[in-house]
Amino acid sequence: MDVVKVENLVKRYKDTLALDNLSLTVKEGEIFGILGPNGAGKTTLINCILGLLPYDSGKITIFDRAMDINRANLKSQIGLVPQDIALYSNLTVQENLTFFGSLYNLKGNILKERIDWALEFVMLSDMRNVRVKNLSGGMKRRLNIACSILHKPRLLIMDEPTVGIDANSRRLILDSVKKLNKEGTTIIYTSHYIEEVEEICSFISIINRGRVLVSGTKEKLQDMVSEDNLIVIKVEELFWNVVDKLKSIRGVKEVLTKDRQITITAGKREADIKDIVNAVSEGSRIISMEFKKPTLEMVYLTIVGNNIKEEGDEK
Ligand SMILES: Nc1ncnc2c1ncn2[C@@H]1O[C@H](COP(=O)(O)OP(=O)(O)OP(=O)(O)O)[C@@H](O)[C@H]1O
Repeated sequence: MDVVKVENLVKRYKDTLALDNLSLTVKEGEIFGILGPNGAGKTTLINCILGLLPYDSGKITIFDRAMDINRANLKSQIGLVPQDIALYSNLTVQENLTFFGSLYNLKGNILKERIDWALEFVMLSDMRNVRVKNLSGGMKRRLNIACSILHKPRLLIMDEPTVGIDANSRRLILDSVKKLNKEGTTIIYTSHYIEEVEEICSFISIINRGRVLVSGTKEKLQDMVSEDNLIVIKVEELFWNVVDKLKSIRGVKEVLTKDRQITITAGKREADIKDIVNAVSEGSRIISMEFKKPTLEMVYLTIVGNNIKEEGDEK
């Protein structure tokens, strides 16, 4: 099932074209990563999806139904973790949760249960009576998440939820996102931290200047930019002419050896892996063999590369 379908979305702010015919589809059960530099259009896209911002043209459907600003029944199935922390600093953790829970019409025992569950989820159970102003930045971000999941949304949209926090809170947030997804929530996760998207997202769209540059699983994106295979072979013992032997194979570009490990860079189209395996196994027993892929950061830089236009670049 398509949870969100965005078709040819166009959004202008006066002279700025923030979304330029943008299309994407989020399927049920995905952690859908939207990666892009500052000013790429991520927040604008999210606000349009949520029905918080009118757009110039295009179509948005959520759970197969057209989204518009008045669709309370659709909105009640969506949670938003906004980029800016939205909490009452003079109220305690528990009071904030009670307030946000009441906005979702949660009351009595159900509200109490959900608050306990959400606090446990973000590991803040022992902070419930602390005023928000006395929490660390990371704790505030975690409470922001707890407030957005009280109504157990089917779709959770997280807009850069880990900006400016410590490593411990970041880890807790990433783990809680994965856990929430395992329990059935579809998640849209925007970030410009590439390694976070790489770790948690099952599908990724890289956007810039209001357009989708590429979309796919991490593996698909890696394949798109990688012309070469990086093959790491561990052997029982290195034999004297292994480098020359491998280098004589068509398509092999580089061979490095260290201890009992051989790292081979070979053109995907030219080199035949069988020839490489044969050449190595003639001289020694192969203990293990592994194909390494480029990191998502390499993919991102290759695709967005010089194309990056961040806020203020043209000023
Ligand atoms: N209210 C607004 N009025 C005018 N221009 C805006 C407004 N909001 C965003 N923009 C512009 O639209 C473009 C997309 O901005 P948006 O905030 O959606 O990007 P983003 O990818 O979320 O960036 P960031 O990571 O910095 O939040 C930018 O050029 C931005 O300057």
